[in-house]
Amino acid sequence: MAKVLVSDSVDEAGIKILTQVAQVDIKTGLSEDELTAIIPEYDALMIRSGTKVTEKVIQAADNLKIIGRAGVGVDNVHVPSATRKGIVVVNSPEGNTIAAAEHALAMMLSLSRHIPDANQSVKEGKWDRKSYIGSEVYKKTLGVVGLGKIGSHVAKVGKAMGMKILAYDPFISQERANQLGCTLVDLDILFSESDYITLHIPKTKETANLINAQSLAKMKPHARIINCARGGIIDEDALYETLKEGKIGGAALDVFASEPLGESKLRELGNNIILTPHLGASTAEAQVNVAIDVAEQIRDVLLGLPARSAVNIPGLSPDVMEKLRPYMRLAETLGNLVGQLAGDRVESLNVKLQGDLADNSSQPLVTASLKGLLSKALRERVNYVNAAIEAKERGIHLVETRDATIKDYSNSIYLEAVGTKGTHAVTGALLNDGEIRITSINGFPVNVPPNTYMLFTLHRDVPGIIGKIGSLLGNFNVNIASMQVGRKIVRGDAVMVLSIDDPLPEGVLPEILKVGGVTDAYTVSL
Ligand SMILES: NC(=O)c1ccc[n+]([C@@H]2O[C@H](COP(=O)([O-])OP(=O)(O)OC[C@H]3O[C@@H](n4cnc5c(N)ncnc54)[C@H](O)[C@@H]3O)[C@@H](O)[C@H]2O)c1
Ligand SMILES: O=C(O)[C@H](O)COP(=O)(O)O
Repeated sequence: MAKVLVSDSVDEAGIKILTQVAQVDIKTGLSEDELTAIIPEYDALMIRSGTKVTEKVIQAADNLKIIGRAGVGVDNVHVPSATRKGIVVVNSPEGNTIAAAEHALAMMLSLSRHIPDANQSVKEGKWDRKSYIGSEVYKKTLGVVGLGKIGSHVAKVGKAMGMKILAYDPFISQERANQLGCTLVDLDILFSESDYITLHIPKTKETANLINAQSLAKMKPHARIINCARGGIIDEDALYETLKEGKIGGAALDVFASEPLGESKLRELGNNIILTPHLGASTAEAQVNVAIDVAEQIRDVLLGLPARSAVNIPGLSPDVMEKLRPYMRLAETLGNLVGQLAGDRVESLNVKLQGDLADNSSQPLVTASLKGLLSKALRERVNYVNAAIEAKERGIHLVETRDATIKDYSNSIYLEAVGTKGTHAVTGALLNDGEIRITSINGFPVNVPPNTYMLFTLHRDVPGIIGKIGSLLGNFNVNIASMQVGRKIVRGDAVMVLSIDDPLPEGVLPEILKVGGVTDAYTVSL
């Protein structure tokens, strides 16, 4: 039975799903060394933001197939190492959107009405109404940095509260901004015109320290900034100085450059800062959503099915996935076949997607072809996650072409590879019942199903050759399951495809090559 390690606290609803297919161990609070020591036992790892899945952990994760992040951000996972090792990384892109958006809005209202401090003062026995005069958000300007899932919800609610919404997001269309009732502006305008600024962007090279001494200096003296996105987007030292000197109105932070927040000058500040311990996703509803979403994906991957929200393989909608699944098998089989025909050190692969497959949603078929091509060398080490990287690292030049006009079969895949045995090309299609057919070899039309053991000969189409090869195989006790000849012109060049019941014994291929008229012969196993 597969083994899943759950190393952060996740909702029971997710654990229930995992236990249907795996033995589930829950071990939270592990150090990097402790996790590295036990990870080789596990097929899947389920985490939140607490577990740091470092390169070192991934190096040791020899059986790991999937890392499931019960939440959005995967910045605590070394995704390039996971990809390199063929480990799929999934998340729950939408499960905690509302929770995070509502936390940002709660922060905004808490800042404007001093709720945390007023609460504290009442609990201390005081009845101080003068110190906590607030301000309304109505008719104020809210600057939303990042108009993705969370930013959009914040913008909508802000709008409903009567706020004017400015937004900065270089990857969002004007049309989307219009739909949300936001005015797209550049960052400087957002900084200088907003009364509240809320961050909803990932932490990337571009966004690290986006809020720094210079940007803070551009803000209104009463402006308040909220970060419920990621630590490190705000320079905490610069924020501390700015707040200490009273140059902006306040800040509310849910996330920090280093978590858990250790010694920090931010803790020394007074009522102009609100700090929460990364609670954006911590609602009962969000935790059920993300746990179910990610546990289902772990279950599916352990059962050999694709994941719907993988961050390191292209995501596909369920209907596209349904259409492509049988063709993935076809592409892999053809990749495996052409790779064996082309020999070692394959230097290029041309993948041509034909007929109805010639649209962009068929991209995974290219990956499947590469996976098939590399499977001889890498066996189960190659998968849909790392096939493209492995091919690139081996210097395999990939050419992708599409031709919707080729309709010999309504959908077909053509692969051409160049290796130590020269240039070879195969085409394949699916029959109505989903059965795979190899429909051409090196340009010769055939119609054969793939078989575990196959023999291909290239020969002159002259009488007697087929008989001679048949008798030769008989002499070596090789049983032929099926045989087909493909040729373009009578008595020209031809290809013979034989399905045989067992691997071709040593020494048979050189004998076949000695038969007069045979120009080449190959044995493959699919
Ligand atoms: N505090 C929490 O507990 C919590 C919970 C959920 C999500 N988050 C974090 O919130 C952030 C937003 O999440 P989301 O689900 O809305 O993501 P999303 O991908 O839907 O939206 C992010 C938006 O940021 C934009 N963006 C990217 N780079 C940008 C840049 N340089 N400048 C401006 N905009 C840029 C993108 O175009 C996108 O629209 C993420 O960092 C996520 O990890 C935090
Ligand atoms: O990216 C996320 O989903 C949030 O930061 C939530 O993190 P958490 O699962 O550790 O609460």
